[in-house]
Amino acid sequence: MAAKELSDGIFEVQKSGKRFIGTKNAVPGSAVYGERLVEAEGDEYRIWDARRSKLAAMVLKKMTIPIKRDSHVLYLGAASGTTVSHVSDIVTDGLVYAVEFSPRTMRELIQLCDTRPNIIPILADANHPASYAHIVEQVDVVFQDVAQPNQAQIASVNCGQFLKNEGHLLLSIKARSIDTVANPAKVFKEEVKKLEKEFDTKFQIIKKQDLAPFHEDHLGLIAQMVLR
Ligand SMILES: C[S@@+](CC[C@H](N)C(=O)[O-])C[C@H]1O[C@@H](n2cnc3c(N)ncnc32)[C@H](O)[C@@H]1O
Repeated sequence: MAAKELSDGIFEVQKSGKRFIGTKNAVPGSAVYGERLVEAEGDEYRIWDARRSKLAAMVLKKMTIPIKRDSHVLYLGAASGTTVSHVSDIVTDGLVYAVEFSPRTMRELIQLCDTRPNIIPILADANHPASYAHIVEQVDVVFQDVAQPNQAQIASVNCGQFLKNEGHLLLSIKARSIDTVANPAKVFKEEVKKLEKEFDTKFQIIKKQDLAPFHEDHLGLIAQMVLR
């Protein structure tokens, strides 16, 4: 079995002639959400399911993920930590600030933090970044997966407050949360236009990719902050 590093901490693992993506398990022997653990060249990898993670879908859609080993990441819409746990594997010398507003899912996320000290759980509404400004420092990457009607605005205010100059935004845009009936392509175009022009925080779009078939009516977007 072989593992090839695609970008910092993200691996292509081959097993029984099949290829998977995965991250090196920071807590060997322990799965987080029932994912498969596989050994390759003396290390243990957690198989990363693109149907359960927009970030994994972005990797499989050949989007270059700008998260480095020492990145500080602000993750908005952490849920119980499925994807956060993989980001935690990647940022071995960094941190993940994981924001989630549902108390029920936050309880599961807090359990995950018992074994993964590089995750800082924050129970808060991502619409109000000032409410967690005393915890979060300037970050290299903002990742957002919140399924709200004002997704672009939430990304903009959080990047304006926490993202370093020239830092990266990784955004999953869910068309149906913005408009249930409009053509998703039209919704994506309008959201991207907002990010480029409408808010105080301005972005240069680096790559965008429809995340189907892993996630229908979702756009994955990578942008760099150029001005605030
Ligand atoms: C699609 S799920 C996220 C899945 C997660 N990113 C993963 O891959 O494991 C969206 C999450 O965002 C949370 N959420 C939605 N709006 C939010 C807000 N305004 N502030 C914080 N969390 C929010 C929801 O409670 C939900 O857990």
